[in-house]
Amino acid sequence: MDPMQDMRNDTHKMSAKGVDVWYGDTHAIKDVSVELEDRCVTAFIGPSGCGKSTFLRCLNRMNDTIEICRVEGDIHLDGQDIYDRRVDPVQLRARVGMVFQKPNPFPKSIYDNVAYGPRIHGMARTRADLDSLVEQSLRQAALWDEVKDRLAAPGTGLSGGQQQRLCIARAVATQPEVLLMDEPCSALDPIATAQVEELIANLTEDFCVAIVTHSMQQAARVSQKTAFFHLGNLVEYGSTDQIFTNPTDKRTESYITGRIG
Ligand SMILES: Nc1ncnc2c1ncn2[C@@H]1O[C@H](COP(=O)(O)OP(=O)(O)OP(=O)(O)O)[C@@H](O)[C@H]1O
Repeated sequence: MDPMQDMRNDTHKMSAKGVDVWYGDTHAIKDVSVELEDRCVTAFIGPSGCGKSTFLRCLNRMNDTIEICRVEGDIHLDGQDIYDRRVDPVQLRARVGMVFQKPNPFPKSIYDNVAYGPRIHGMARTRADLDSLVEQSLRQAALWDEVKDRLAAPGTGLSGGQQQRLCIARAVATQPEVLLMDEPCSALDPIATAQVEELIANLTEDFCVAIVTHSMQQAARVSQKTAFFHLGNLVEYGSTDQIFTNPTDKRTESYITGRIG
């Protein structure tokens, strides 16, 4: 049986329990437990080096690619242990997609960037199927109207903001359930940032989204839940409103009022 098919009716899309991460001797994540709700944006905030990106990368096993990195604890997707030996990380990453800080389209056409994942996962039986998946993904990424007449043009020829939306289209094309975003707007200008933020708000209709951001304003604008990390610890997790208006921990309060970070 494919272990990823072993679904259970969990109220949370993903859950982490007692997660520790080391890079060699550096203890980057310390006993972190958190649950990510479906159809919700969860923001990971905290000072530089607190482990936000490390923890995000645990959620689709991107840290597997870093030799000195060791992950312990349990991380479940729909009740299934994603670190189970039988789980293929490539299949997992089709279900838990990722968008990076810097837009990184492949040196291929706009169409082929989006079609890449569906092709390697055999998701479209006919060219018409693939065409409609590409269109749907570009629409979900709020890019279709801008590129529909030039799908054969190189993805690298788009503006930075369009490239990032193309990368989001590429990520959603495999029809993932979870989208991880690691500072997706940090390389974008304010207008492109606003477009991507609006897009993130719309993505919650279909996905569970986790976003690392340095911008507290962005976390407040796009997320419903916020997790505050400090020195590898998850200090506080709750509704974004509560974290920003009535934090329970002094460290969270210091961070959001600008005293640490
Ligand atoms: N590839 C790596 N090799 C060794 N140490 C690493 C690696 N990546 C991260 N670290 C260390 O792990 C800790 C957490 O880093 P991480 O990048 O997860 O933090 P962050 O909160 O995302 O930081 P930033 O906001 O600056 O991006 C830091 O001490 C960092 O130096």
